[in-house]
Amino acid sequence: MTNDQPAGDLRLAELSKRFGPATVVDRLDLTVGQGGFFALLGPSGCGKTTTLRMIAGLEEPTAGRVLLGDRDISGLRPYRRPVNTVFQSYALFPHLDVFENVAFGLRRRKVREVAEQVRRMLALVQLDGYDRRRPAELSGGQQQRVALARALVNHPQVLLLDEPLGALDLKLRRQMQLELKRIQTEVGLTFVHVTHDQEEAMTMADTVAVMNGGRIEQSGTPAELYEFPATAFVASFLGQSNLLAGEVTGRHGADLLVEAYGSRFSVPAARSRATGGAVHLGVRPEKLHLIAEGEQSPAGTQGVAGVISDVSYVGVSTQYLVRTGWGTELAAFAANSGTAARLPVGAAVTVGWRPEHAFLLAREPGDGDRTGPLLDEAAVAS
Ligand SMILES: Nc1ncnc2c1ncn2[C@@H]1O[C@H](COP(=O)(O)OP(=O)(O)OP(=O)(O)O)[C@@H](O)[C@H]1O
Repeated sequence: MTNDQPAGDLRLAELSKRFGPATVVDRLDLTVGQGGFFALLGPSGCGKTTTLRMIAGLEEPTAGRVLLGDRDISGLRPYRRPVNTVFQSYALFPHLDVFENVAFGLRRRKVREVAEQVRRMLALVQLDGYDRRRPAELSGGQQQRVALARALVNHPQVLLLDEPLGALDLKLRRQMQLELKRIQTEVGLTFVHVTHDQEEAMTMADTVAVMNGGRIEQSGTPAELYEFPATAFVASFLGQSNLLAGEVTGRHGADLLVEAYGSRFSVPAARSRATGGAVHLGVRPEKLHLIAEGEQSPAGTQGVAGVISDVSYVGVSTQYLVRTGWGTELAAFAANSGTAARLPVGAAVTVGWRPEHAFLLAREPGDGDRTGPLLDEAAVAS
């Protein structure tokens, strides 16, 4: 449905969905700012698509509401909502050419100036000159653009994208990510993009919500989520983290003191999600410095001793695993600046970091270290 009045924010209020005994979306509260590019990120089966389908009206919520600005649209039929969806499968009509695929919704609504609007949309998605081709005569990326043009031509207030790039190969996917971002900026609509690919979410969206088991674990800008994750799940789903099991033992000025590995570390209280007790001390691999034996530790760093157990050269950086005396493996990434010599497997090192680069998360007692290259199981499953 076309709607020319200002959209306002999209709000999900206590939105829940149960299928039989299973609660797949659990009291979701979420606000998507008008004109924002919002990504719902999470592993397979966490409830992303079900959430999107409730926004579109394709699935009825068990409880809760969907609001657009001041309007409660929960009770509206899908075609009455100012919302359009782009699916991973594109869902193009195979017997219609590109022009007619894009024109379809306009013709149904008996809109005038169909040709002009379709051509404008095809120009926007950079498909001028393709109007008379059938979907089968297009590449996957081009089909995706047609699907996008077909959704945008209806002037929705919110565009929902359900893993729209999932069927494309990696290179094309990266290209389309930038393209989608450009288009979103140009049309200024609210985009809600569902993906299990953290890099995709971070590249494209200005706000990312990380979903796990039907609930939102954290939402914020990509940098907020990456720099200061709220939970161990977020820390390991967005990039890689070393999470050391420790206990808060006290406070010194603006720092919390944490005991882990038999040593005491400082972490600024402002970088803590926990007030005391059992914690995970987290540090991103690229924030760790390897200090070779005999080298002076940079001022202000703290660290643990270990031995390099693996070295991988990956172009932009070298990725090390360091086995500590406690049997834990820490991941440390060093940028390949061209001057730093690579350290060999077996070298004794100190793994050091600056206190302000660490963060603290509340930890269930009994939950141990989560370190090294292993992603969270849920992330692997996706
Ligand atoms: N119609 C249905 N009936 C019963 N269970 C369903 C139905 N639709 C989804 N589910 C279940 O709800 C859970 C969430 O599914 P959903 O498709 O929302 O997850 P998702 O995060 O989008 O996963 P993916 O990334 O694999 O698409 C899954 O366990 C799924 O099997």
